Amino acid sequence: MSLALSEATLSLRGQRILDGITLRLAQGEQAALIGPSGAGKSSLLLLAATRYRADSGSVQLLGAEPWQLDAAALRRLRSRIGSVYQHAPLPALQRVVTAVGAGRLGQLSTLAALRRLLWPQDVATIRSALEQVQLADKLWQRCDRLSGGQRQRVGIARVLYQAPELLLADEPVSALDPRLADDTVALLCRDAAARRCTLLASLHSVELALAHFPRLIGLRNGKLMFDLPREQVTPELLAALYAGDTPQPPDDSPAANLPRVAPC
Ligand SMILES: Nc1ncnc2c1ncn2[C@@H]1O[C@H](COP(=O)(O)OP(=O)(O)OP(=O)(O)O)[C@@H](O)[C@H]1O
Repeated sequence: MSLALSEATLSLRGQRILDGITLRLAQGEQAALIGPSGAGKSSLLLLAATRYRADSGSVQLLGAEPWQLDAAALRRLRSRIGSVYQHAPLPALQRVVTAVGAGRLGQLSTLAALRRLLWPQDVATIRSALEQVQLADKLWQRCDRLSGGQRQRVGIARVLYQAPELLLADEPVSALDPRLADDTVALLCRDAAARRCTLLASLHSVELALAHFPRLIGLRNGKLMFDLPREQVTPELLAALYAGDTPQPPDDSPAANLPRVAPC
């Protein structure tokens, strides 16, 4: 298993955020995590990325129990896990070439990593990762001169360059227009499939989730509501998942008859 959570719970500042999550993803599986705002999707991805530690239950990643590892082994494990964030954490003054190259810093010794930060190497491969997100022309641009959508795509290029075994993507296309969002989710799925990388991506768009992922996981109030092949995700399940919230169903999907908020 690439990812195995068993009865995992997480509390932050005294509040229960994730409650008894049991979830398994085999190597190469691709699943979309959906649910209303505040459901706990980001927290679940951060737990899987070892940024948070579960209060109880177990977490296994790429065959290892992260919190049983010593610091060096935990660092090696983390270098095999890639994360895409809604807001890519790119240092303002860093050039894009360096930000993308940072995707592999975890695989290097401290000295080699420092050298890599000062003098970008492997520029051809970095350029090719940027080409895939249509940003090759920004190779030498400073990160603070990028738009929000460009920053998000640089974060995606970074993870393409990293080539992790487990990819955790938190709203990876939230800043992109619909066409680019569709192309970019397709790119992430294609890249993961080509490398047999396991992919778990949270998405606000149910349409994108249904279009690109064979398995959908519904999370609400920190609990799993369903974990099903996309063919079994019914309008009723989606309505219950988003009750009181506003989902984004596809126009031609079975979920299209969900209530929508009237335009202001
Ligand atoms: N660092 C934190 N400290 C305390 N509470 C937090 C923290 N991070 C998140 N939460 C709370 O945890 C709950 C789940 O948040 P989370 O960001 O995981 O949800 P989400 O499903 O990703 O939401 P969204 O779709 O809006 O991004 C929310 O109630 C949020 O307020």
